[in-house]
Amino acid sequence: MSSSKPTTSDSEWKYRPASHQSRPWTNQSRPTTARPQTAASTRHEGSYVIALLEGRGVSREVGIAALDKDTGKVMLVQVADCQTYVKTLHQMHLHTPCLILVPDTFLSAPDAALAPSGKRSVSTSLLIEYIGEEFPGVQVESVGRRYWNDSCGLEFILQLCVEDDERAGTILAVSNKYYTLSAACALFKYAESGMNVRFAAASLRIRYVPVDGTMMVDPDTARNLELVGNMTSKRSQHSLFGTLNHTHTAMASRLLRVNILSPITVQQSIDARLDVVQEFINTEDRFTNVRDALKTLNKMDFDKLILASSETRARLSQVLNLRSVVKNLPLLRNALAGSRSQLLVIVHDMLADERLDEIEALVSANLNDDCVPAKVIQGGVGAVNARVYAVKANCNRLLDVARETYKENVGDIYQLSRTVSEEHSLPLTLVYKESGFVFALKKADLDGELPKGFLNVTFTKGRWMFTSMELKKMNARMKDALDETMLLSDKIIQDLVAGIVALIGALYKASEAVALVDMLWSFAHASISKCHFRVDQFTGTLAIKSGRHPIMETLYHAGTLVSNDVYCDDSSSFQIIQGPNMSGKSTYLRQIGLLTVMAMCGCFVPAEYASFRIHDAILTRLSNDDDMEKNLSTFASEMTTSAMILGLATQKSLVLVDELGRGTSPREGVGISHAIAEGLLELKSFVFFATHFHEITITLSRRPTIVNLHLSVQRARQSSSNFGLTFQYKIRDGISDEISHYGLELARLADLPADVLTEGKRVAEHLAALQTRHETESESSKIALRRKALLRLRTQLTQALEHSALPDRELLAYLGRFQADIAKAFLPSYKDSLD
Ligand SMILES: Nc1ncnc2c1ncn2[C@@H]1O[C@H](COP(=O)(O)OP(=O)(O)OP(=O)(O)O)[C@@H](O)[C@H]1O
Repeated sequence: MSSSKPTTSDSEWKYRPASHQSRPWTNQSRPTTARPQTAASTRHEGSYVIALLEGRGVSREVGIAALDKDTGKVMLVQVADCQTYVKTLHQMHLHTPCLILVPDTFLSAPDAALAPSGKRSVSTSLLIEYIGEEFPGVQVESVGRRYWNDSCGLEFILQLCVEDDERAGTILAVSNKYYTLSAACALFKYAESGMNVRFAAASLRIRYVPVDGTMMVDPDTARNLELVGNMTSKRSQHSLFGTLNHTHTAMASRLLRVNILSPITVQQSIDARLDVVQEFINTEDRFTNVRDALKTLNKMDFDKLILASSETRARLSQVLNLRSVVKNLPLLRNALAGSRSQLLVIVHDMLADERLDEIEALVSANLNDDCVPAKVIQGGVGAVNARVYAVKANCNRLLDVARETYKENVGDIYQLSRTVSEEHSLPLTLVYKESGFVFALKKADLDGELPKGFLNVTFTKGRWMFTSMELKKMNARMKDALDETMLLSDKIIQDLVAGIVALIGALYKASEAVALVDMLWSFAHASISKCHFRVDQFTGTLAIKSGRHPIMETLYHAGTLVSNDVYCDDSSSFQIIQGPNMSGKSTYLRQIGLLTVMAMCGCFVPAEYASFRIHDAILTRLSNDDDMEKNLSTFASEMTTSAMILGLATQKSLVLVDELGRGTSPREGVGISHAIAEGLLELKSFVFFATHFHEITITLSRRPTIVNLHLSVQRARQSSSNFGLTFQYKIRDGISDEISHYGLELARLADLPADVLTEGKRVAEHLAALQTRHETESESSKIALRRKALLRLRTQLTQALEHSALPDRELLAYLGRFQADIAKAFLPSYKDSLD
C-alpha cells in the first residue's frame, strides 16, 4: 500500500523495544491498590492495539484509539471517568487488546533498587495499574509523549478515513476531542514504525464511538452475569453470548459480543431491531431465505478482506474471497426485497450499492472464474498453479509468456521423472516442496538399496525422498519462470486492489449491513427455538411475567426451570430479597440483569410479558465464590465494588447486590449493608438487594420505596427430629418466615457426616440458649436497677417528709420539683436501657 504522510518526521520516531519499555504485569508487580479482578482477567487474545491517554485534570478524561490489526477498523473514544476507571476498562473490553500503548510519562524509568535486572519500569498512573490487573499478560508499551499530538492525530484521520457517509460525522465528533486525537496520533505512528504497517489514503474505517448511546456494563458485571464466557471457560457456550450466537459471519459474531457488553439505549433503535426480529419470526420465507443467503457467505469476515495485505499470496486470497462475497451479496439483497420493517429496507438499500457490482466486474475482468481461494491456502503444486493461473490470459503479454515457460519447465520435470523411473525400473513420483520438485519412492517399492547418483536422500513418513543434479537444474529453471510469473501477476493484482480500495466504502457499508441482519436473524433463531417473546414496551417500569433465566434454560429439561415475576417502578425501586442458601436468590438477580441486557440489544426475552426501563448502566455486586484468581479479601472487594456502584449509579441505573457484608462480622455487615442501601435509596436507582440479614428489613422499614420479597422454601417434618427443605425457587411477597437452623438442614443435604452435624446442632443450640439467657439477664438487671432507684426515691421522700417544717402547699411544690429532678436524672438512662 502506498505510504501515508506522517506529520512528525520518521527520523524522530524511536520505537522502543518491548524488552525495555513494556511491563509484563505479573502478580509480583501488582500494586497494592485494592481492586477486584474482573471479566477478562484471563482473556487476552484480542486483536486490537489500543493507545490510551489520560488527562491530568480532576475530570479524568481518557482518550482511546483502538486499531483492529486483523481488520483495519479504528475506534475512537473519549470518556470522562471516575476513580476506578470503570468506563475506560469497559471500553477496552469491547475492543479486546493485544497491545496497549501509553505515553512514556505514565511509566517511569526502571528503579534500579527495586528491579536490579533493570527491566521493570514502574507505573506512575493508577489507570495503568488497573489495566495491568484487568489485562494480565497483555503487553503495555510506552510511546514518547511528543508523539501524542492532537493536530497530528486529526491529520492522520483526515488522510486515512475512508470516503463514506460517516466520514464527515466522525471528523466532526473527534475534532474537539484532544485526548482521542492525541491517542490516534500515537497509534498510527506506532503502526508505521513499530508494526511496519502503512495504510493507503482513505482506506481505514475510522469511527467515533459515543459512550452515551449505550448502557454501561462494567467488567465485573459482565463476568458475573456470564455475558461472554462463563466462570469456567471464557469460550464456554453457557453464556449469554453462547446462547444467542447463531450467526453465520464473523462480523455479526463480533457485533453481537459488542452489543451484549454494551447494549444500546436509544429506544427507537431498539424498537427497530425488535421489528426485524418480529418479521423474521412471523415470515417463515424471509427467515429461511435470509438464512440461506447468509450461509453462502460461509463464515466470511468482510472486514479482513478489506484490509490490504502486504503479502502477495494473502493479497490474492483476499481478492478471491472478496469476489465470492460480492457475488453472493445479491442473494441476501433478494432475500430482503419487500421487507416491511424499516431497518431491513435500509439494509436492502445498502446492499444495492452499485459499487459492489463494480468490484465484482473489476475482479472478474482480471481473475479467472475457476480460481478458488481454497487452493491458494493449501500447499503443494496445486496451490502454486492456482496462483500462477489466477490472472486471466491476455491481461499482460509478458505474463502469458512467463506462464508458458513455467508450464514447459514443469512438463520437462515430469518427463524426467518418467525417464528415471523407466531407467531404474522404480515407480517414482514427484513431490513439490518449497525448494522445488523432489523424487519420492514408497519404502515398500524399494527392494534393496537406492541406485547410485541420487542426492539429498531422506526418509519421511514411509517414503524415500531424493533429487538428482538434472532435477536440480530443471527446478532452478522452473523457479525463475515461476518468480517472473508471480511478479507480473502481483502487479496486476496490486492494480486491482488499488481499484477496489477506491470503491471500498460500499464494502464497509455492506459489512455493517450484513453483520446487523445476521445478528438479528440470530436473535430470531434463538427466540423461535427457545420460545422467547417480544418486549412489549419500554416504560419507566420493569415488569416481567414468568421470566426465565436465559442461560439456565438451555441446560434444564423443559418444565424444570421455575419462572419468576419481577415488578419494579419508582414507588417500589428498592427490593430486598431474602431466602435461605440455595433458594435461588442469585439466580433471580442474574435473571433480571440478563433479561435487561437482552431486551436492550433488541432481542426477545424468555418471558410471557416484559416491559423494561432503559438503563444507563447495570452495576452489580454479585458474590462469586468460584473466582480463585481473586487477590483481594472478600471484604475489600465488596467495599471497592460498593464504592464504585455508589459513585456511578444514577436514577436510571439498575443495581444488583447479592449478600453484601458477608466478608465481615454480622453486626458490622448489617451496619454496612444498611448504610450502602441508604446511599442507593438516595440515588433512586432500581435496586435488587439479596441479603441474609433480616435486620435490614427492620432498619429500612420506614423507607417508602422498600419492597420485601423472599424465595419460598417448604420445611416438611420427616421424623420427630428431622426436617427436610424443599426449594420452590418462587419469588413471593413479604418477609420470609424464619427458618431456624436451615444451614444445618442444607448441610445434611450435602451429606456431611452425622457426628459433624450433631456437633453443629449442639453448638448452635447452645449459642441460642446463651443468647436467650443473656437477653433475660439483661432484662432482669434492668428491673433490679429500676427497683433500686425507686427504693432510693422512697427513702428520700420519707426523709423529706420527716424533716420538713414547710406548710403542705409548699411541701407539695417541693415534692413536685424533687420528682422532676429525679425523673430528669434517672429517666434518660432508664429510657436508653429499655431501648
Ligand atoms: N428458578 C429456578 N428454577 C430451577 N432451579 C433453580 C432456580 N433458581 C435456582 N435454582 C437452582 O438452585 C441453585 C441455587 O441457586 P442460587 O445460587 O441462585 O441460590 P442462592 O439463594 O443465591 O444461594 P446462596 O445464598 O447460597 O448463594 C441453582 O444452582 C439452581 O440449580
